Amino acid sequence: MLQQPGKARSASLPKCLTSPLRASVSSSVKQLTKHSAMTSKGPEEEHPSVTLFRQYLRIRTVQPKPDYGAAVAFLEERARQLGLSCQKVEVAPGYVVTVLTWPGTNPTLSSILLNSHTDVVPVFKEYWSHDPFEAFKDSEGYIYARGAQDMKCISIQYLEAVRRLKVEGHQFPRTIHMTFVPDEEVGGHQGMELFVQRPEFQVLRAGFALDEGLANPTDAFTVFYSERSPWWVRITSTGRPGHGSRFIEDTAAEKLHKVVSSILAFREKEWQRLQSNPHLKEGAVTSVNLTKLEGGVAYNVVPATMSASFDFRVAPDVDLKAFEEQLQSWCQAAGEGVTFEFGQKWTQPQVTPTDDSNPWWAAFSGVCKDLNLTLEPEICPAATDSRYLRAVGVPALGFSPMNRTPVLLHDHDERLHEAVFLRGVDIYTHLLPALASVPALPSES
Ligand code: MET
Ligand SMILES: [Zn+2]
Ligand SMILES: [Zn+2]
Repeated sequence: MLQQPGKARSASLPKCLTSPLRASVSSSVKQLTKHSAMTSKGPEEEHPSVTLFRQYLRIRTVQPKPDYGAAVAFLEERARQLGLSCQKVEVAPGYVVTVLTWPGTNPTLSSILLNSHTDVVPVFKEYWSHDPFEAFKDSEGYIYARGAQDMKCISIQYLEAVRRLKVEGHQFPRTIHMTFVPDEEVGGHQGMELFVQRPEFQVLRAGFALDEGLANPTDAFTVFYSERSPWWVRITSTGRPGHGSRFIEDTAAEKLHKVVSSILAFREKEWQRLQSNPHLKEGAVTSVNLTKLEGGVAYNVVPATMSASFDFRVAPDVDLKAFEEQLQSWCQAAGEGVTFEFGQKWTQPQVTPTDDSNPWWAAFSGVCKDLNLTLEPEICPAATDSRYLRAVGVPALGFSPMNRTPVLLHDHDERLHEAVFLRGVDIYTHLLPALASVPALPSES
């Protein structure tokens, strides 16, 4: 039995949604009702884009052993359905970058690159209200799944926006490439980092890229124009071993404690700087967390070696040479035999201009203005594959069109409301025509 158009659906919308959003969902419900009546297929009432999103969420591309094969097969099928070419670039054994291409009418112009990563971070299943790989949708319309925000939503939103624009018969001057990359969640070393160095990437002639951002709990949308540099630092301290009952001097633990204290004091200073200045956003200061402590063999044996690992996220305006010297001096001040090594060290932070001197920004922000979306341009506190794109000269913006949504990426019960997801498809449906129609840049004429 079909329900009356819009009735049950709008009753289940979250109260926080604005009326335009309610109106847009209610209109998609009307289309849906028509669709269901015509085909009698699929879960009744669900928008087909939501169904596709939930299918993609069920693919277990979870670190540390993602099922990339299933994701690539899913994307190849999307390419077939959309009539797009699909190129698979194996950047390392088993690590495939999938590129779906919608050619533009003017091949002399650079292209638009819509990037998303296919992997997701692990879960603590016992803390979830629903199986994180079932893509359960509750009665209010919230879809629970790992990747619901980070960032399988974006992959499907790109695909669905392109589908809608193609169905409507549009063509744009610039080519649109959708890249689906592996390995982002563990640093992108077997993904985007290698891909940008490949001839297949050069051939794409990317002029501008969109990549992931973060949800925003307010009415506004966050957009990232730069990001902090991840520096993963492991400090190793060596010292005198011996019996656990004795007052041994110069132990590994004592020296490690000193370094840990120096670094946590620095953390406190940055935290206070952020707290005391309302104009500073999180991405503008340097953060650090102690994420691992290793060492020791027994209660009564003083170990000769201990180590502490830190996840630093260095603000883009920091002098990186001076910062490394600071690390060095904290280690030296702790005593002999304290060294550090990097697990990750990004040294090429770049900023994508957010003024009208940048025609990409003008097109992007112009559409948001037309749609009445409030943008909050910020520096991304975390790292994304945008850093590899910006470093090879491709201006990039980090944008996940999720407002009125708590930031739940990497968290338990990661979820997204279907209405917010569908609104995101709408937003890309407006953004893509503008970006793919940016007139020839001075460098392109
Ligand atoms: C630093 S590697 C990137 C992994 C993840 N995106 C993060 O920011 O932690
Ligand atoms: Zn991500
Ligand atoms: Zn992530």
